[in-house]
Amino acid sequence: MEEDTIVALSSGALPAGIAVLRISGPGAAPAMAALAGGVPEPRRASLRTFRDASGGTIDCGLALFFPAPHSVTGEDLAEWHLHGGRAVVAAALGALTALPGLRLAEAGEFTRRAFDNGRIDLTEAEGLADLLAAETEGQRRQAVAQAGGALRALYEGWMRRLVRLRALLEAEFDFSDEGDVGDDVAAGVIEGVAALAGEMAVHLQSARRGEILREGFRVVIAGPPNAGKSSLLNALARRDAAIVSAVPGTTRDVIEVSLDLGGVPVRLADTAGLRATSDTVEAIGIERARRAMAEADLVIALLDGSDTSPATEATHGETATSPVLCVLGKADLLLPAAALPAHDLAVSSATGEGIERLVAILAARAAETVGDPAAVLPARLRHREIVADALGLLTDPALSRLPPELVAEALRRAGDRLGALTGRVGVEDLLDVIFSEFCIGK
Ligand SMILES: Nc1nc2c(ncn2[C@@H]2O[C@H](COP(=O)(O)OP(=O)(O)OP(=O)(O)O)[C@@H](O)[C@H]2O)c(=O)[nH]1
Ligand SMILES: [K+]
Ligand SMILES: [Mg+2]
Repeated sequence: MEEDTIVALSSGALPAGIAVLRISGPGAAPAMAALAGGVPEPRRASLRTFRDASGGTIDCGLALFFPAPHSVTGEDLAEWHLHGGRAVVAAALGALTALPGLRLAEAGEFTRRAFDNGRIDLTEAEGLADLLAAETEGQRRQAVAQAGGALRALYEGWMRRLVRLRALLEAEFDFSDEGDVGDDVAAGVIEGVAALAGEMAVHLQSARRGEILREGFRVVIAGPPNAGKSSLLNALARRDAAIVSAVPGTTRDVIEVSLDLGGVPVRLADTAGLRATSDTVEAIGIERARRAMAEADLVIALLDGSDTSPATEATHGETATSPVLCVLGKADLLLPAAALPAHDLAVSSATGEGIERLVAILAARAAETVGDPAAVLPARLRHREIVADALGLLTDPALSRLPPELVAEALRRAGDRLGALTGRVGVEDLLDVIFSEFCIGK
């Protein structure tokens, strides 16, 4: 346990109806005794007058006390619920930090202590950080599952299986005189390793879903100049995010807006019109457009419904790699049906026709790609890299030909690698990075 007792405002910006101060560490109970007239009964709210060292009243409010180890930090933890005025909070923090051993907390320090004291593991801490940052319903559901230990349970289950497989091997070579392990045991272990590796591979395959939930489903609007791409972005974003003009080649940079479509974050990008050009800057823009299209989860290939000449239609077939939705724009000026190329739907940014339908299609595609937001997905790059490392050790083709001692050693190394996921092994250098994601008071 830490020596210092930390203090912080854990609730939001002031002024507010109520401000919640938290005090964690060995000095929490003495601070209550000194400033709140005594330590309340554990886990019961108690109405108190909070006073400074000279006996002056700071405020009246509720006090709670959670004795170690059954608190969120694993230490003695006190909460003060005060009136949420700036001067009230400043006076309370001043009186608390004037006590010996008490100081203001750093960002994420309460959560760091919960981790240090074994109340949560690293994936749960990451889930908490995601929960605080969650902006869409899908993000919230993913984060609350992870904060509740969904990833921890999965990864710890894998580690237990590795330990069991190793124990099987080790028992064999400990008890056999000649040192040659029974073939049945070795085969059983290799089978067990293959089954585990299969599950890890499936988990990794779902990585893109977790990434989409965190970072957004990427939709790119592409098409010939003047098709109405920027107008469509503005219509979908319901604001003037991109410049619209009658001049072909207006958009150069990739312009991105964030949308929340049915709880899934969507990053919608407008790009430069695709055409052959001798303009250097426009050519750079077109290069960026092509890159954005290649990285997209979905490309909206937009054609001008009032002018679908073969020259413009040629750009329609450009997106070989990403899924494509073919959309005709300027539906208010639509050519006769006979002259129209194949398309999924027609929209008009000018009249709003078809826009709602397009939003519904985008939301459905995003939701379909993400699947169940509460599913156990590798949320971060860190998870994916570690699982991939461990998987590499377990799928080494040489494994089945190695002597059992070396197989056991490979299993041990894979288990150690997985230990970094929950924070058991070799993550010291990472902790500062992860806990600095939190705000002060969390
Ligand atoms: N009638 C009508 N005009 C539209 C519609 N959408 C765009 N326009 C017009 O078409 C012209 C080009 O629109 P933009 O949104 O700038 O087209 P763009 O595809 O972004 O063009 P570049 O960035 O130059 O490639 C502008 O004059 C718009 O006002 C629409 O739905 N109906
Ligand atoms: K334009
Ligand atoms: Mg544009």
